[in-house]
Amino acid sequence: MKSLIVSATESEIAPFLSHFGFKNGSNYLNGNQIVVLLTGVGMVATAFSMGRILEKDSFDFALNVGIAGSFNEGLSLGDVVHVTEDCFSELGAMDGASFLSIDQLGFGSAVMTPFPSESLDVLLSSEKRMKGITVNCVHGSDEEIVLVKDRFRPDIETMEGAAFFYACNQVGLPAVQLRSISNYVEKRDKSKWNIPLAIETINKRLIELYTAIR
Ligand SMILES: O=C(O)c1cccc(C(=O)CC[C@H]2O[C@@H](n3cnc4c(=O)[nH]cnc43)[C@H](O)[C@@H]2O)c1
Repeated sequence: MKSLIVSATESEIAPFLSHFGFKNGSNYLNGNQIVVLLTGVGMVATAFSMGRILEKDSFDFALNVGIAGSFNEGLSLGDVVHVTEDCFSELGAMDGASFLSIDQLGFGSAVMTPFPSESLDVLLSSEKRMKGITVNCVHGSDEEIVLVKDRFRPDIETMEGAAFFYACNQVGLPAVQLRSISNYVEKRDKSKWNIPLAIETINKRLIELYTAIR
């Protein structure tokens, strides 16, 4: 089995890397090859890094891990969620006060649904399945949050997820996105974020998954 683990920053997967003694790049565990790809934050960095690696290499599945903001008040900080659908929520045009999606403009689809991964999906039955949006600019004003919730009904928000799914879908690669909640999407107040807790829980789950994969 050969898998690709994609994270925006090293700090988001540092405990997983040190647990198995992995580094950025190619690693081995129980005869399986695990390639770690640190992309940098955001859709452009993710798309470029994914395009570059997928042009020369192939994998059984790809896994995008990291932290996320939650719109869903039923989620607690530190909860790990399985993002089964993501969306380029900013891609489109404003028509006065109305937003026209890329779909409505006739240029493709903003919604990204990954190809399922047979080996990983069976291990993820305990995770809540959630709908994500992917943004260039983290939401931090009440007015914008009301609009985006009404438009897309998202559970969570990241800066990479839809770009990751897009790249995987382009080459038919099964893909999974796992995120842990570091903050609620609300009027910006960084003192309420709990990044250390989110990093702890996502890494604990990642270590469990890679211990279970034989
Ligand atoms: O300090 C800041 O202003 C700040 C803004 C955005 C992200 C960060 C990070 O430290 C994490 C980078 C990483 O986290 C994801 N993330 C986490 N929370 C959110 C959110 O509410 N909305 C969108 N993305 C979020 C994101 O995928 C970044 O790659 C610090």
